[in-house]
Amino acid sequence: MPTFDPSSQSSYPATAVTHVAFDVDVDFDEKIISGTATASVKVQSQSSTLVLDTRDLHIERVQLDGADLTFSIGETHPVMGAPLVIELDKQMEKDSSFDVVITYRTSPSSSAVQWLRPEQTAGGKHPYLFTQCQAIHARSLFPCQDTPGAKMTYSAKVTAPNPLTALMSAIPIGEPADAGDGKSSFEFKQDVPIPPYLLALAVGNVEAVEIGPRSKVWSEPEMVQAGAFEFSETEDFLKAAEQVAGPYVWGRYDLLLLPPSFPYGGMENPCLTFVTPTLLAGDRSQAHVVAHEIAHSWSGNLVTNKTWEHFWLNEGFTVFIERKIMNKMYGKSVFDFNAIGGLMELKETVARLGTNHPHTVLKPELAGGVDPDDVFSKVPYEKGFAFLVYLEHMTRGDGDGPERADAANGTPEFAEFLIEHFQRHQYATVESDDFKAAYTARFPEASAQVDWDAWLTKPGMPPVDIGQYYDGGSSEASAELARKWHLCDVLGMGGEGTRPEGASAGDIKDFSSMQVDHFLLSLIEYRGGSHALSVNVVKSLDELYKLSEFKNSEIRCKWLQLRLAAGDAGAFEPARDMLRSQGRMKFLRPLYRSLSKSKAEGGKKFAEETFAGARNMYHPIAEKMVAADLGM
Ligand SMILES: CC/C=C\C/C=C\C[C@@H](O)/C=C/C=C/C=C\[C@@H](O)CCCC(=O)O
Ligand SMILES: [Zn+2]
Repeated sequence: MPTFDPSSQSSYPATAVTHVAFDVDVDFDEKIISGTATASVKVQSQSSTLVLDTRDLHIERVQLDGADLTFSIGETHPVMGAPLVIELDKQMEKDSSFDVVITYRTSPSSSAVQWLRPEQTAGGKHPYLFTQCQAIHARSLFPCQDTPGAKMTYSAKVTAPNPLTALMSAIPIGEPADAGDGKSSFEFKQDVPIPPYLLALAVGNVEAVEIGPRSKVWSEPEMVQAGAFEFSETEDFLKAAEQVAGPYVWGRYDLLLLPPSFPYGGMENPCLTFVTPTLLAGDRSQAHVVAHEIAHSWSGNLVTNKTWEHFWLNEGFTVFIERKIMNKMYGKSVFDFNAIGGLMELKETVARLGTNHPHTVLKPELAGGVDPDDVFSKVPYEKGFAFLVYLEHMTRGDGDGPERADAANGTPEFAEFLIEHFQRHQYATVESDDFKAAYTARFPEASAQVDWDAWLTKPGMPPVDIGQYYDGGSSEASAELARKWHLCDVLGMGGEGTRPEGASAGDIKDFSSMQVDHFLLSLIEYRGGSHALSVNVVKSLDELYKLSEFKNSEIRCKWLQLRLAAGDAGAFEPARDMLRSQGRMKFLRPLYRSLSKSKAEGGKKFAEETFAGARNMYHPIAEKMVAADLGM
């Protein structure tokens, strides 16, 4: 049966779940979450069934007004899971509403939940759990209409073993209460309607430090002060974001600094952003990730992509707002530096996938049960960002000439249009045609010059050379140094100690960690042209710049990729160290790929052995994606 969303089998929008009240218990021994979810349903067209998405859930009973309802679990789809079909006891009329109480429990294999043993946490004494529901994993946490359009408010009572604390993507209500049997209960409410993928839960031995009038950092005691330092700019980011996008509607903006297995840099769970400890660079150089997650408070959380095919409206807008925040905080040079780096990452992604790969299309097709996790890449982020930069530039009214480009500060007209976009679609969803129609109505001359079809539906790099709109000044030093090393390498000035004329440790003495990162990204870009650095050049780079001593995760990952591509077998063990010490896919996947394809003998076997030993440390999503990359 055709559904509203190719990634959901639910009965939305005919019957729409508008609120869920949870009363659940967390059992670390059994690795299950069990209890009731009371779903308030609005009938939007006459119906006699309510269909919810599930995956690996055990449904015990479904009640309406205290009476049991008949229900069945449909055939399990390998990606979408199994539909829970609830037979309502009568034909429900349009505009009527009802509540159903669903008694259920999750499975230890729930793809949304990672259960951590004490040894996988910083403190090493208590278990920990956290959830990751984006894109379609909420259905393994609770029966739901797991599509971004099915926005719902929620309340929750969560019972967990002492001395652990439960946190959710919501506002905590009151203080923890004794629940007996060595457990406490925690209550929450989320009064802003959210898509199911933004429901989040974490339970662990955590404490909090205030970092602003509406923000605190939660973490295990061992990391909480480091988190407070690293994310101390949060309130400034929030204020800058409100200037760019409009009022912040969520009340709190707290951060939860998770154990290292968290599979992403950050996840924009409302009221409580989840972040990885790989952001703890000690110099706030990764704080743009927090700016990104804050930006999601508007793009993605207030206004949500209607289906995952329009994910660029979440992520492209979020990167755009993130970089506008950085411009307000640090100026045009930082905007342009980050934009240039993002364009290089897009080039690297397109080169890796292939310029005609369907996953390089900004608005890909997910029909037929394609798993959104399989389509995830930098494309919706950086091609989406580039598109918005271009669309803003075109509002200058002088065609697309770069001579008057100022992507960082843009135009007042587009800035106003951006705020209007969030007001127009707030608490609801948006799809690409909606956005195109609004832009065309507001900027008809500009829109007439935009090749919308090429941008939205064609694979490969953007149809416009967007790099010409950025000022490369701030990245010139690191780009020029990379060019020198690349030319030295490709011009065959090989032999022991290969290095450019006059190269010295002083070359990067004054570089920020972002510039060192950009230097390595530039060398990778050269490598992307099917040229790996020679192992002699790699050894010279390390001798002069001590690159293997950097602790910054972005630098470590890129430097290991370059060493592995050069066939430096000495990189195997450091790569294994990084693969065993964190579970962020941004680092796992390229490192496992680089190991597996290394010129050095035995890379594939080393990668497979490392993964075999580390896979149970990773979140289920990360484990699945790396296993697919390695063909295991
Ligand atoms: C065009 C792609 C269509 C659908 C993809 C939708 C969701 C993909 C799913 O895998 C969830 C992704 C969640 C990402 C969360 C945070 C990222 O912004 C982090 C980016 C990488 C990093 O910094 O670790
Ligand atoms: Zn994002």
